[in-house]
Amino acid sequence: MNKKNRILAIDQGTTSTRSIVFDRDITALAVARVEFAQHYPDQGWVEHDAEEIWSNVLSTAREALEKVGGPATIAGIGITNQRETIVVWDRETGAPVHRAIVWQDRRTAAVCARMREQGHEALVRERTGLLLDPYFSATKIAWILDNVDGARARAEQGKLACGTIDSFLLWRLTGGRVHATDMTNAARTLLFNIHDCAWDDDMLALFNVPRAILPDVRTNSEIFGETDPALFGEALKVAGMAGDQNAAMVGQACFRPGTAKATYGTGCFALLNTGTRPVRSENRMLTTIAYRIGDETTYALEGSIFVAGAAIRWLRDGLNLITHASQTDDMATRVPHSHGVYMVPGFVGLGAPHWDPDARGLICGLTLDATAAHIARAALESVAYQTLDLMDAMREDGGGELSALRVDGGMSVNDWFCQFLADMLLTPVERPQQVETTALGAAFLAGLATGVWSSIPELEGTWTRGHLFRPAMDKAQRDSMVAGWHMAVRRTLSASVAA
Ligand SMILES: Nc1ncnc2c1ncn2[C@@H]1O[C@H](COP(=O)(O)OP(=O)(O)O)[C@@H](O)[C@H]1O
Ligand SMILES: O=P(O)(O)OC[C@H](O)CO
Repeated sequence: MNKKNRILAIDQGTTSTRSIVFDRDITALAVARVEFAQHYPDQGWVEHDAEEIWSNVLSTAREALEKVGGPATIAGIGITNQRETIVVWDRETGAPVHRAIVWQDRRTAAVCARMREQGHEALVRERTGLLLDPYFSATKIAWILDNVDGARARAEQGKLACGTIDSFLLWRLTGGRVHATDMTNAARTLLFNIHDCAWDDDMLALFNVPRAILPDVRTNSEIFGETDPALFGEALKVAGMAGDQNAAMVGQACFRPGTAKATYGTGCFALLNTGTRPVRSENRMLTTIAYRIGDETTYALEGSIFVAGAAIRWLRDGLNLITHASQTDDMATRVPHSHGVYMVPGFVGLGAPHWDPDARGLICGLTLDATAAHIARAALESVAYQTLDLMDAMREDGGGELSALRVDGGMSVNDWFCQFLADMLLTPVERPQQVETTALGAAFLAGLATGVWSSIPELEGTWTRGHLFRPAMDKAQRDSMVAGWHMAVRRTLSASVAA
């Protein structure tokens, strides 16, 4: 029997890094997790220290491997990561030239607005499936090249490398031998043509990004390279990589057209599988690559909400209203209704379907008898309402009626939230037994390339429902709550988007 039948999955998220060893039966045999620092150097700016991320990846991977008795049973490594966040580093020393600019960062909002005014959005949408928003990587890359002394010249001479977090980690894991990324991450940069599945020269010129700094682009499930043997005691194959939302799609076994999942971490990202055909949205959803396995590219419609769990984190760290995110479940249960209190968590602007980088957060409907519990409940509710807006947009785009929405991510353990979500969507919400779907998806991709699993139907067979939440709220009550939400959202939009 093959001894190497386990996968080490590295899940590098926005607020934490996890390393998990999965067995063939998808049991998580070992988990190591660490949170890391968020840097906010200016209003709307968000940065991460790529060295800290690297050191957390190493320490958690080593800890997880140690828990399973070392690397002897590991067939391969799967990497999954927060998408769009960009690192530029020196090819010679491997040192980042600037802190990573995180997907939530709004510093390039004015650049995007100018490009929109100049009429570039139509071509950008056609080639990349995305919109002109500071969320995506291209304007962040240009910002680093133009704001770090000498960076642009060094980039043009081929002395610098650039990539999303997957690419940076792969480079470090392989001892600087492999500079590559996968199609799902590439598809979030604004530089990648999602039809040809290649970097797009027109986009490179438009965003002023030299080709020399970009990684090679591979499929999601193949051997990317081998780790430096000094890191884990033996060379391990990196055999799968995907952006975290795309990995969650794989981990949730959303392989068939018409299946969808929503992942509730820092933000919430809902992806609907549209099969081998990219669907163009009329409602400002994104068209993106769900995953590419072998020769077949599967596409998705995506709705991106920038603040989901981050609103709960803000209740804890910004307002000191709670000491642990899980308290919100009890607090929301304690109050019979929201009391007309709404929170619109536009802390970093609003994503889909509004795409308003200048929108800001709001709590409204307060009266003297409103309590902390009402505010906590409004925060949870806001995430469900935002999901509803995405699902409505996708339905209008021809996504059809969902039979169920599969949920995962840190916030999905909150039962009150999942029930409220089902009530608002009027659609059953399914939470799988294995909720670490992001890491599991990365493991599946690496496991397919190394023979741990043999086929997509085999992976589909591993999905087991943990909990089903059925819509139960009175329809009239639900409709009036949704109407109140839409009124609150209108109050947060900036003049240009509201017009
Ligand atoms: N029981 C809970 N109820 C509501 N939110 C929660 C709960 N547990 C965790 N969260 C939120 O989930 C987020 C963490 O989820 P995670 O999937 O680890 O995020 P990420 O991958 O973005 O770092 C945090 O923002 C936290 O506030
Ligand atoms: O870290 P998460 O789970 O919030 O995911 C971040 C997304 O990939 C950003 O697009």
